[in-house]
Amino acid sequence: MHSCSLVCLLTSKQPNALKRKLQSSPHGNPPLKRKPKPSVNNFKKRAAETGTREKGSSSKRSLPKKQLTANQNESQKSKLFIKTSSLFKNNPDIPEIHRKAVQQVQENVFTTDSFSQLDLHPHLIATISTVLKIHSMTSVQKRTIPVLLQGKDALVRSQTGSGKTLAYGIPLVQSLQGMKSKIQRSDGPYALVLVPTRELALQTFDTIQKLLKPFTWIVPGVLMGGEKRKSEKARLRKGINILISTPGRLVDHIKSTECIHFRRTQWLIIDEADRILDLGFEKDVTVILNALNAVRETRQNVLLSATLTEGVTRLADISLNDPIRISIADEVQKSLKPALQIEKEANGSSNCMDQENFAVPEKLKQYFVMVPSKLRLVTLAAFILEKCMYEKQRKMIIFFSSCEQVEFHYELLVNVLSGELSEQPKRSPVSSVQLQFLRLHGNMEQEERTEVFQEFLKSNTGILLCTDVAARGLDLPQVMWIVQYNAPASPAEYIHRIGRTARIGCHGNSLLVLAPSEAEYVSLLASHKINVSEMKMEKVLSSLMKDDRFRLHRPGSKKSSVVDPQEVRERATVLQTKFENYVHSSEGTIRWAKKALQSFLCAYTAYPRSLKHIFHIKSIHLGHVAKSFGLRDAPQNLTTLPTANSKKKTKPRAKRSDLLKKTHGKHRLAEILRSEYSSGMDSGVSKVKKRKKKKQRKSGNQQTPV
Ligand SMILES: Nc1ncnc2c1ncn2[C@@H]1O[C@H](COP(=O)(O)OP(=O)(O)OP(=O)(O)O)[C@@H](O)[C@H]1O
Repeated sequence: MHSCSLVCLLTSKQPNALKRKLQSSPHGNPPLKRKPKPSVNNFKKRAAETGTREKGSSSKRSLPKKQLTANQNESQKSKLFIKTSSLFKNNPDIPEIHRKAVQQVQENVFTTDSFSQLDLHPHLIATISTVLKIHSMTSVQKRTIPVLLQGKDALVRSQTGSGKTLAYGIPLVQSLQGMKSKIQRSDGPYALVLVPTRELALQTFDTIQKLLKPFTWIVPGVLMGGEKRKSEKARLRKGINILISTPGRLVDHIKSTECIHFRRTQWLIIDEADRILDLGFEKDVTVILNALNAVRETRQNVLLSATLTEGVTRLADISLNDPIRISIADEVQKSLKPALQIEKEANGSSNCMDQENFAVPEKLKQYFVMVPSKLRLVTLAAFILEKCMYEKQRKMIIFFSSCEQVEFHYELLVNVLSGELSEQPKRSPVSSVQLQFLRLHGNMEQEERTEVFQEFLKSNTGILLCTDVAARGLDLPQVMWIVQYNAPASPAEYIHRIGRTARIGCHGNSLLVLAPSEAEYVSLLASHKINVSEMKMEKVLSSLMKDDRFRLHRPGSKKSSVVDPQEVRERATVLQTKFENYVHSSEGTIRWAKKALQSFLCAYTAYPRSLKHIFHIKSIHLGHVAKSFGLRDAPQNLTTLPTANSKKKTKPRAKRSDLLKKTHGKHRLAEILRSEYSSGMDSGVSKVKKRKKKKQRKSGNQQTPV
């Protein structure tokens, strides 16, 4: 069957679609109305209102039978005029990838050595085993704890989920509890722990608090934004001995809270150090280091990450004093290839951390799927259904490149996958399994962010849609799948995202979604010794055969046990149509889809120059990508979206090249990242205020670099 007519038959909200055609401008745009700019919360409300309105207006039961038939005939006729492009036509070819598997860098996570062989306080050893339920050290703990107990600075690299938090947490608590003059709360911070995100700050606080159980006189505290500044000030005034903070929030307090001081700060720990010393945070770190150095000369410093490289450590060297470099992967390499190592040493290239080859957890299976742009959304939906509904591996994290995309896909998937589909007749064997979607990104209110984080942390099920705000450090048990719907901007970020699964020796899987034009990303990963195997898109889509809710009911169609590729395509089209119907159910939802699409394009232009040959905006087919946002046509006026009174101020339509110029540039990446990791001090403040504040901060930030 021709897919155009196939989709015509499927279109249930036909009158609306027809209206859309009749009302649209010559450019095919929706009519411009003076409407307030939609907010995230309004989106849900409006979608709900639209749903109610539609239900009410299409109440067929109240119409006389004759009129009903006439309406249906009318509706059938109008369906024939709807132009819907085919999902499976005019797609680019999917290139064959022939590539030798590379030898991945591996680390031994566990050792058989117990904590009791370290010179630790017996109460601390007891707490580790009874509260944390941990009995033997991991490799990174075995190597790091003695170094830190000797009072040395350290640079620590070990794979994601290998226990780095305790590697610094245990010696920190051991040293503070044993201080000659007992610590008083009012002494203020003895240790400062910097982490890039609020959720990681909370998680770290939780771990440190557990370690401190027997040492009640040492008070930990967290500053992370989102909370009222006043209450944080009050807690600082009372006294915090181990201060855990995001850099931005700490700088805000250094500048505005009189009682904050670092006179006794003897430890500086920077977790996810490559992220914190990376763009965006650099200035904040400078302010913090200046504040610390101004009052004390000596301090023990520790930098940790799964992706600490020589490039980053050069900057770190300024703040470290003759550090010990600990890299677990390098130790494994050394023991495996002594001859090679000797040769490297002879050539003077054996420095720890000189390679950008990062260790990958042993039990992590990594896949990629190559999907033409038009099919991205249905492929993602089919994958979610396959893993979380049919296979019941129900904890999954999906990464997107912008907050708007997270918000949009969340609403879309909630309404179409767990809303509409779960209301279908009971005949399906899987209809009783509910999909639970959650979302996490930097534009959410802190209260909701914390709630979502805690809910996902404790739950055995759930699909978390998020930005890179969840990529670093979070320890979320039982996550079976990591999906990267948009490829990350660097192999290091890839490592951190996939590192949310297969932690501490567990099994896990990851899937990277790539467009055919992005095929070279696979080689890029291979050049960093990262192995990904191909998962075929057709295989993912074939999971739709498991559920008859996607079956096209046409005369003569028979049930068959063999997977018929044509039927898979039909079912994918049924699902795509459900998405499109939802998106086109109101002007508000269309606007949101366009906004999400625009943010996708923005993020796409922000890939670093070194990756432009893989992710170039010119390789994107706007109409095809639009389909993956449930839009039936390519939007023409993305730059004017979604202003309330754009009709009045109508400008000549921006050309595609203009749009690209506007969104292009390195600073966009910094801006996007910045928004993900912001201090949160300014959450809820208008954009204008934010900009003013930024300017003020810039002009006030005159400290000389350390
Ligand atoms: N010695 C140990 N034995 C068993 N489990 C441990 C041990 N040490 C830590 N863990 C657990 O391992 C998990 C991962 O630890 P942690 O979050 O510190 O990893 P990480 O190396 O910092 O990861 P990332 O690089 O992603 O930040 C936590 O749940 C922690 O409780």
